Amino acid sequence: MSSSKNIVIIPGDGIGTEITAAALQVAQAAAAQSGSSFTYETKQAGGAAIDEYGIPLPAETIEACRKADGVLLGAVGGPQWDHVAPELRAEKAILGLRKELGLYANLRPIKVFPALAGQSPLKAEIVSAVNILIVRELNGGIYYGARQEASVVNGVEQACDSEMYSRPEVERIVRLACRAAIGRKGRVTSVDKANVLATSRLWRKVAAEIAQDFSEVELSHMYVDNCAMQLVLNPGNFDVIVTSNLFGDILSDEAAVLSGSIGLLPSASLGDGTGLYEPIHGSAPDIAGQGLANPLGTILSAAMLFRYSLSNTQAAIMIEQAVEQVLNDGYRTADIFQPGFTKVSTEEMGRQVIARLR
Ligand SMILES: NC(=O)C1=CN([C@@H]2O[C@H](COP(=O)(O)OP(=O)(O)OC[C@H]3O[C@@H](n4cnc5c(N)ncnc54)[C@H](O)[C@@H]3O)[C@@H](O)[C@H]2O)C=CC1
Ligand SMILES: CC(C)CC(=O)C(=O)O
Ligand SMILES: [Mg+2]
Repeated sequence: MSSSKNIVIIPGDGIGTEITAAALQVAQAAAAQSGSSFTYETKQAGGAAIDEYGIPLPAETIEACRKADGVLLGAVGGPQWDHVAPELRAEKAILGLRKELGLYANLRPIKVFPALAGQSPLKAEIVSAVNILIVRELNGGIYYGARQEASVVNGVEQACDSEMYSRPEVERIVRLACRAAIGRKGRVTSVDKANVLATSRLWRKVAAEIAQDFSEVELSHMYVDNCAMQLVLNPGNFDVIVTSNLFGDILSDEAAVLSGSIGLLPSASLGDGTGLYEPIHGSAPDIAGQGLANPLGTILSAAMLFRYSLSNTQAAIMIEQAVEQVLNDGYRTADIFQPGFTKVSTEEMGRQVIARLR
């Protein structure tokens, strides 16, 4: 990474401030140790932006993200902003940024750290085989479809959300998933609900067509309800999962259980411009401000930022190895703590990772 790289940090709400602070320090240390540096600016989005600007996604945040080499985001949202109008909700910030930056692919790698395999609710031999990449479509589907807020029609209160997918949207995400499978096990599971949904039937047809361009990739199709079960029954059977915005959101939170905590999982959102990196979880208002949050998912998101947006694979590997070492050495935040291990705060976990960067 050259010294001219600039990133935007968006702490967001709840635990966002704590986890991005820890991840930023790790990123700065990893950059320095790999002989580089970066500049950064902090911008607001979500509830924090509602408080300061009256809107969840200020234009200056979007502009700064567009110009940056990468964005590291904590999480947005929380009960203190639940009273605002639906179009002003804090969550609109993340949906808006994904759209504004054209981030159509959300990569969510699910792995199990050897040090935590024994702690999983599933048998260690089952979770040890887990190495899944969830490729979630991020710019379409029901999160962006036409919406009718609740209103009374013919005396009955009703609301409506709609899902739409176009051929090009499915083509680009399936193509990306197939490319990602090359160099892995070469297997792509396309997850849909084609027995019911028209969008899924289009998805399945297009996925089958695109996969024909990839002779080294084996494509299979699975209904989302079965996938939810297979993820806990035979998670080692999956390699790459490609699916819609909604299904990918839900399945990745479920898959987080395999790794031991949702606080461990990173993500990269990629498109044609600036990449955005964030843990897969939300703002966890229930534990905010207490030093209880696990920062490792955000720290590993910073590793993905180095790899995909800052061309610094050395720093990425350094961070990933340090995280593994910290867990091997027995350090645990509250969410993954068990008797016999060393309990640490969010901040201390970050320091322990920095101490192992080499
Ligand atoms: N990308 C984003 O900005 C996202 C924002 N949200 C928003 O976050 C808020 C809270 O949503 P929830 O449904 O509670 O989901 P959540 O992911 O924030 O929390 C779910 C559970 O996981 C725990 N958890 C989450 N991250 C953790 C971490 N790093 N360390 C330890 N424990 C952790 C929480 O304490 C909670 O018990 C809502 O406003 C929601 O809309 C939710 C998901 C994504
Ligand atoms: C807050 C939502 C808009 C998104 C979400 O839950 C996610 O991206 O994981
Ligand atoms: Mg989610």
